[in-house]
Amino acid sequence: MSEVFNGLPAPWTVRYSKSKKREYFFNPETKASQWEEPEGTDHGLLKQYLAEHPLRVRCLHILCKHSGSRRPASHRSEHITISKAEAIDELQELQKRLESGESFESLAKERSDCSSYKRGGDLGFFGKGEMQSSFEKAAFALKVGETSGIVETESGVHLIKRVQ
Ligand SMILES: O=C(N[C@H](Cc1nc2ccccc2[nH]1)C(=O)O)c1cc2ccccc2s1
Repeated sequence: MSEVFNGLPAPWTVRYSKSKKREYFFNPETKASQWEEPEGTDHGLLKQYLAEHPLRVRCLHILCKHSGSRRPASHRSEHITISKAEAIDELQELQKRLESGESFESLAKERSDCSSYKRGGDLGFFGKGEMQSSFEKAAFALKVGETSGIVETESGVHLIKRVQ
């Protein structure tokens, strides 16, 4: 993996504190953590790095659960029995409706099996390590405003739209 320079003196890294809702700096060798930029930080490069490598993203999503989902139940059905293939077909129909101009939020409210459906699929902000890895990988690869293809997790199959 080629090292991407973050403007910080090695081996310092930058992380996101969910409780304080701000970034902090961590030294994996000394295990030191601090709010201030470490001595020798190139502030301009750090800002550019953070613009290209967000520490957190905010996404909407539509989840179609199926018989193989970790918890095959939702506000829509106490016992979800459709197959994974059928769930994928349903998401493909929703992709067509998105392309024809329907809003992501309205389709999430109509169809998502996640309790976030009430908020138009809005999961709020999340950082690395908070969501299932395949979901996180897809979400952090999106640009703001972009919608993913079909993403599979233990919960089912998803469409993800990054909004921040
Ligand atoms: O895990 C949740 N809901 C599960 C379904 C689910 N599984 C997910 C996996 C990755 C991302 C979102 C996901 N939602 C459920 O309702 O069975 C969450 C609901 C909400 C609601 C608001 C904000 C965050 C979350 S995370």
